[in-house]
Amino acid sequence: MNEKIAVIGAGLIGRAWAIVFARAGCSVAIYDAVPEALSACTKLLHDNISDLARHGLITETPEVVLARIKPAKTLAEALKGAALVQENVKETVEVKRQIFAEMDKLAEPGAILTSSTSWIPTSEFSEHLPGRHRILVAHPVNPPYLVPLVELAPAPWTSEETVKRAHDIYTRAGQSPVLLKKEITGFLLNRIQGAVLNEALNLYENGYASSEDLDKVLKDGLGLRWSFMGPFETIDLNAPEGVIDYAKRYGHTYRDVAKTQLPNEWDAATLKQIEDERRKVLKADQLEERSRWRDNRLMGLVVHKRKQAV
Ligand SMILES: NC(=O)C1=CN([C@@H]2O[C@H](COP(=O)(O)OP(=O)(O)OC[C@H]3O[C@@H](n4cnc5c(N)ncnc54)[C@H](O)[C@@H]3O)[C@@H](O)[C@H]2O)C=CC1
Ligand SMILES: O=C(O)[C@@H](O)C(=O)[C@H](O)[C@@H](O)CO
Repeated sequence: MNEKIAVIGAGLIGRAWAIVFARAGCSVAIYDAVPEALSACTKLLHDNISDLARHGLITETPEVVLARIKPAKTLAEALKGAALVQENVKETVEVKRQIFAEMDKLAEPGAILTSSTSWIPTSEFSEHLPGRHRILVAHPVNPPYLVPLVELAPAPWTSEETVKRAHDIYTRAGQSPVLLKKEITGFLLNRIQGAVLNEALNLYENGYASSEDLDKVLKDGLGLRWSFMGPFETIDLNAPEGVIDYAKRYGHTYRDVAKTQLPNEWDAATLKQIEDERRKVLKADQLEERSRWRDNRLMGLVVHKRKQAV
């Protein structure tokens, strides 16, 4: 790839996006409103890129990939010449509206402007902008240089050409784009992730299992299958004659159980209990080290999946 990409916001996800695009050959300009965030970037980027190299997940040296990522002193400098702008700033609609208004004024006329937002529909921050046709959500999963899914969630006024070009750029950058056909808060992944979290909190709060065992249900159960199959392929293979057979056998039970699966309030006391249990197994100052452990485990999984795909 030879496009220039602008990454706005050099936090956890912005840095990860910079790796995705630099690894694909793009020149990347990264900007952050907080200079310290930008200066902290290089070391963090080098660590992540070196881990990828150690697992054979980049074909060039870390130095070559890192050299493509250049800090920008101003937003305008980052946006100059960029074909696509990936926004990764604070998750509030007010900040998204403000940054997209600024970027729409400063970005190249033909540039696509995308947001990494986890929940906020495009129409909530693009409606009144002159360039609203070129704006859409491109929601990643953390870390996008390992988990390739990116959810493209256009507003009704995002042009088809923008969506097509965005889909092409993310695909060529090694990502796996999915397209939302209409807007919904939280898109696909976080709504599904939320449903799982909601039920896990309910079961924990009502004393059915420990937080450790509920984690095991995913990591030693559903998560194993879901690492290479989605929910519909899973049920298609869980009954001798496929999906309809599965539905005949278990659909009525899922419907009855669903009536007992109530929204969880994310009660502070419950969350404090879970946090305390987590701190017993992982000290707060070990979160960053454990995140690198997670990424290294993910790298091993990605390498394995690539070998399986061959
Ligand atoms: N953390 C995660 O796992 C994921 C986060 N996201 C989304 O990505 C976005 C960023 O999240 P994180 O990277 O986790 O946050 P973060 O807090 O690590 O980074 C945000 C960065 O944006 C900078 N910033 C804030 N306002 C700015 C402005 N006006 N101009 C330039 N820089 C500005 C901050 O200084 C900070 O460095 C959010 O919308 C979040 O919902 C999406 C997927 C996963
Ligand atoms: O889980 C992820 O990586 C993404 O779905 C995210 O958007 C955030 O981490 C999300 O869970 C927080 O809302």
